[in-house]
Amino acid sequence: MIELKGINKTFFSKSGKVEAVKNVNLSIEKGEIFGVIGYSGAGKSTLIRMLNLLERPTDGTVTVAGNNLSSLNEKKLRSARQEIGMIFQHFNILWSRTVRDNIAFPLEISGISKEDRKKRVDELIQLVGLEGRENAYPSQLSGGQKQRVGIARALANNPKVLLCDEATSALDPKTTDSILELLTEINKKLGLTIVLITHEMHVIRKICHGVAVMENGNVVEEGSVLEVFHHPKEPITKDFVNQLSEPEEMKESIAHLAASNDGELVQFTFIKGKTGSPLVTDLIRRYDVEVNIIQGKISHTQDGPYGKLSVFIKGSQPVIDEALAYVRGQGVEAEVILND
Ligand SMILES: Nc1ncnc2c1ncn2[C@@H]1O[C@H](COP(=O)(O)OP(=O)(O)OP(=O)(O)O)[C@@H](O)[C@H]1O
Repeated sequence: MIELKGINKTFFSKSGKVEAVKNVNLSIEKGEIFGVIGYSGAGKSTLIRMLNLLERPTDGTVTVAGNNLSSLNEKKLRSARQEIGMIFQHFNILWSRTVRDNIAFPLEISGISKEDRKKRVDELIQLVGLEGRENAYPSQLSGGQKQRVGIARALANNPKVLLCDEATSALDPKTTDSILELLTEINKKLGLTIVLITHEMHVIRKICHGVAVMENGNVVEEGSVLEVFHHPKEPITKDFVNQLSEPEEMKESIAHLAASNDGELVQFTFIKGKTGSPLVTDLIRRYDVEVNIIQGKISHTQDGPYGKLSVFIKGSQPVIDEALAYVRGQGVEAEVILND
């Protein structure tokens, strides 16, 4: 659905030349929710803005729904852009118009008749869950409701692709989750391809199928969310993945417990279907070991569960080795982090 080939973007400003995006090649499938994650200044906004040519690449081609956008004249580009909706961190809605009139706005521009507009706006209001708020003004809406208006507007002309530029960054965690759930629902219901940029791994974990990690203008790592979570290669990716599984207080409590426990500290990593507790029960039953659970967290991704469990295992070394071989034989990774 989306193909980026050899994309570079260089800005020339008073303070000099900035290579914001460097030689990016990406392929995003139809119906996929694809996330781009990176810290501030990594080049994410510039990259997503090139997907609808709000920003023109210095080099390379952008193909969306079969259209090579970089080769189109302004008129053809305008019609190709109808296939691409976009939502923003600060909602981009019209403050002097009601919810209904905000959503109708892109339909007016496309020359849709009044009667058809009303029908379409009603459908969209229902789709994004804004029933009862049709006549409210943006200033009377919560942040989550404003973003729902943004989403309805972006979907008004039935695009094939929805671009989300930090769409949940201005929202509190609970509202963030409700907007992410709405995006997942829309993706499933409409088969819409969604590309989002974020600096929060939680967003990637919760709704994306695929992810690209950006650093200094480069895509440094890319793959399915489970694969990248399971085997992060680059230091920056490891940092992002650890944000989810190892909050600071957990690290401290492990250090504290390590000082007062003997045995081997082992981290089990579960992926796709396997979960922690049956395995621990199994270990205690089969082997003469003591297993002391330190911390565990199972997260759910779009493609299945992913989780880590840290345990102290006490016993004789040969039995521990045998027990760990058994764990690995169950398709669970077992990494010895510390032994006394
Ligand atoms: N119009 C512009 N002119 C000059 N430099 C720019 C312009 N737009 C972006 N840049 C620079 O390009 C680099 C990448 O910026 P970009 O906004 O794409 O990063 P980002 O990952 O989206 O970060 P943030 O989340 O802070 O927006 C930065 O160094 C930024 O200063």
